[in-house]
Amino acid sequence: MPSVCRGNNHHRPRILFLDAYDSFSNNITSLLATLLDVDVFVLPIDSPLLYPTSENFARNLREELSRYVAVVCGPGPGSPDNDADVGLMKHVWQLAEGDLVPVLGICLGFQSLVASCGGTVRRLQRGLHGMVREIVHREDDEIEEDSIFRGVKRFKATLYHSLCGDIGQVAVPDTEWKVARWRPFPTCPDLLPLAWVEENRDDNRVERILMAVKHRTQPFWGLQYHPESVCTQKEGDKIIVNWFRDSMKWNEAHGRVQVEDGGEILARNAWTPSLLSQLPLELVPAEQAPSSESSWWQSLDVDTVYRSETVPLAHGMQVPDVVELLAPEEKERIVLDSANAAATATARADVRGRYSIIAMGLEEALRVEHHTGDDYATIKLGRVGGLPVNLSQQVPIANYGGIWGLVATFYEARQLGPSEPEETPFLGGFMGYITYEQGLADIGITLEHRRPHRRPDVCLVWVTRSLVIDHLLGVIHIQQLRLRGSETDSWIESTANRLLSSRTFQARFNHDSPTASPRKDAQNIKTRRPSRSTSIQPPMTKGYESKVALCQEFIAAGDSYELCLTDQTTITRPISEGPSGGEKPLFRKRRRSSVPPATPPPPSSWQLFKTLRARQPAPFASYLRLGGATLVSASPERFLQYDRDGRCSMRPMKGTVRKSEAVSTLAEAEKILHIPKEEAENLMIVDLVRHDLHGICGAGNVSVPHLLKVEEYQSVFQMITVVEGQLPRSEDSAEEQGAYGRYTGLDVLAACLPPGSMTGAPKKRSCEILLDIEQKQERSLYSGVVGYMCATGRGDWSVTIRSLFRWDDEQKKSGGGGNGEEEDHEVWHIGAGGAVTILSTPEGEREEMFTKLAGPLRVFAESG
Ligand SMILES: C=C(O[C@@H]1C=C(C(=O)O)C=C[C@H]1O)C(=O)O
Ligand SMILES: NC(=O)CC[C@H](N)C(=O)O
Repeated sequence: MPSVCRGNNHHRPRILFLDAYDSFSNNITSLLATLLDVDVFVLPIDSPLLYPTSENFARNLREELSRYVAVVCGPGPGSPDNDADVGLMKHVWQLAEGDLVPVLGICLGFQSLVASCGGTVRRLQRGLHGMVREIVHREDDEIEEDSIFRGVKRFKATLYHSLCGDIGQVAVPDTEWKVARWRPFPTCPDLLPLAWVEENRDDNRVERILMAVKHRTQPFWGLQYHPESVCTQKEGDKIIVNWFRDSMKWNEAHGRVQVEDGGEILARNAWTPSLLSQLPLELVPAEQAPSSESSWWQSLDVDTVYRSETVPLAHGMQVPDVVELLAPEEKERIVLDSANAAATATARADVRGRYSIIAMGLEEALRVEHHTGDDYATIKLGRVGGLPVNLSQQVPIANYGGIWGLVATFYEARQLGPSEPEETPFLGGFMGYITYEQGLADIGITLEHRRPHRRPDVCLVWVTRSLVIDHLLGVIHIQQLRLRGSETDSWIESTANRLLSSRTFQARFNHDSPTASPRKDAQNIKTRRPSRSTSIQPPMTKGYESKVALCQEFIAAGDSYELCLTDQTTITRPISEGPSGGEKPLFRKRRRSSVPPATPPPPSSWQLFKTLRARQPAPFASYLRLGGATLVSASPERFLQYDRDGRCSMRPMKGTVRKSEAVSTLAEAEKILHIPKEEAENLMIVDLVRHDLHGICGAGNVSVPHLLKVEEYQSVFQMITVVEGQLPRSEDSAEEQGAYGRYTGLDVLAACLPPGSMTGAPKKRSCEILLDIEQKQERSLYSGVVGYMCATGRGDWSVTIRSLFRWDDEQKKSGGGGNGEEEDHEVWHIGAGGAVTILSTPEGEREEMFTKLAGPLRVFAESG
């Protein structure tokens, strides 16, 4: 291990990381912290605390830098030719002789160094993103003793770049290349080249790509490849260790010490503090809040106990049967459905859902809603004891550090102790949805346009009555969180009785009737033509292809490495159910009206759901009617799962192939998906997800147990990777964070939205680009997440894809059912898309988008 900073034994060495808003930054800070045993601090390249045009900038920069042993300039979108893309980095290379500090530039940081030393930065013949290449460095006896590549064997590393450093390498004739490549080039005499990748191009020529340099007189080094990628071989770690040793030697030789005068450090700690630690202390927990702070909701559902009864699940009884039996006319519903749990569903899908969760009594449940852009959230309660109360309170979120601080506080006051049973993943707690637009706000993108609606972007209900179906054991847990010491009611018993005495149950439990399975249901689906007044507007083929090409231009310019482009199909059809649900009463009312409708109402959303789950049984299917939204989802993708001990697991999916005669087996799909283009697409998101997790879990606490695995689903094969992280335990964080520094799954949820598999990398710049290319159309529920967080700390969230949704407040007038009158129509949306990389073809992407669209779209024709 390198020695600690000279001159002061009390403090560990600090490294300053200049962050250019990359989606891999936290992987680098983790690598530095674990390899070098240093503390890493992060300053954004455009930090308002250190702004180049501000007074005393030079002095402030000098002072800030004096507090570190070294600086790392990170990767990022854009180009060093654009000052805004590199911000502070540029000033580090220009420091006066006496102020110099050792610096390592990585990717964009490396390119910035090359540009500052007389080299140019230009486009590669074709960008290399998520491509793993052998890094060729000097291995002969001539290697300088102080080269950071000393003692390093050949290794492979991941590349993420569209641009490259040009120091004049193109002009060197092939005959001289072998020797010339290790010497400074006349056009850029200050830089010593240390490593190269020679890339074979389509024209049979080799492109010489500069991979590492050292400044000949100043303590500056640079790497073009990504040392932190999960696919960069460990051998490469030696380079980072060598760099740090050389930096410390340089500091020593130049009498440079890390200043420890107690002055303020402008950069922040590399790891995000917990949501709870950022709250004013009087806000947590509820019972300690001064009475002036408390309002009606703060004491509700606090201090509850868990009660449950378990009954057998009738043979062949499906999730929709249970809902129809127990909650036939509820206005709102939340059903998280492991639709592929049946053994007859896709046999080899690795994520075979085990549990389905149904929220009960939503009308009486407390909820938190937030419309992105508002400075408050609304806490609501509709009914108590069967009577309407319609309580609603706007709570300013600034007091809580934002919406997630409020949600975390709400949660903290209602969590259940560790002694509660573990046999179900959910005893009660939050269930609901979060939109893509909330995710954008979470990464600092504010929607500039005025939003034409007031819909909730965060809609979380505190569910105290629920059913959990365990498909493996064939049982239903009927569960309730009750106030401690309150009189018991008979809800559990009456629910159990209704289940046990239902005719379906009696028949099916005795095996009298044939068993139903999603496959069988699927065979029974009748196709009927959607009514004439249903109109479908899919994306324009050519328009989509040109958007793919536009994405590729941004990628070629270095602004993104991968963009998950999407588009929406709208389906307008006569209203199928009332604004607050309840299709049956609506149907009756219509029949009684004086003008009989020419056609019966189209299939209800519930019917659409039943058709979709039968057609496409997915591990994360869901049906929600909540907060004015109706969502019907057949999502195969887990976003984030966490357990009570803070173990988090994410499952980014990238790489999709449609099942067909030509590709019907896993082996055939593997052949198609294990190619550089598809693997790179997945790898980029894997490194992004590692970054998101590292930000909360901290250095060294993220791993990748399964990389690039192909899985089979009903109509597609998907490539997935599993990324795991461990939240800091309370004991570890208590010292720094104070008594309420507890991390929960909410910390990870808030830090990882929107799902990286739906954005591309780097996340922030990619989302900004996509907002423009998708013409500011809100993705809304699509690309958001749906799931739960149990009061014991467990949670599971899926990415909302392969789904359809509509909002009650969106209606269109349209030609009616034949009597010439205008009729109100409801508007459904289906989002679909895929990741665009430099290797995509517009036709291929268009086809992938239509493949993903086809499943959800078909239900409009098939729900009889
Ligand atoms: C964009 C969608 O899916 C996303 C994109 C995928 C891909 O590019 O292969 C795979 C799964 C999802 O993360 C969609 O279903 O609409
Ligand atoms: N990963 C990076 O830092 C990329 C740098 C630059 N934007 C490029 O694409 O070449």
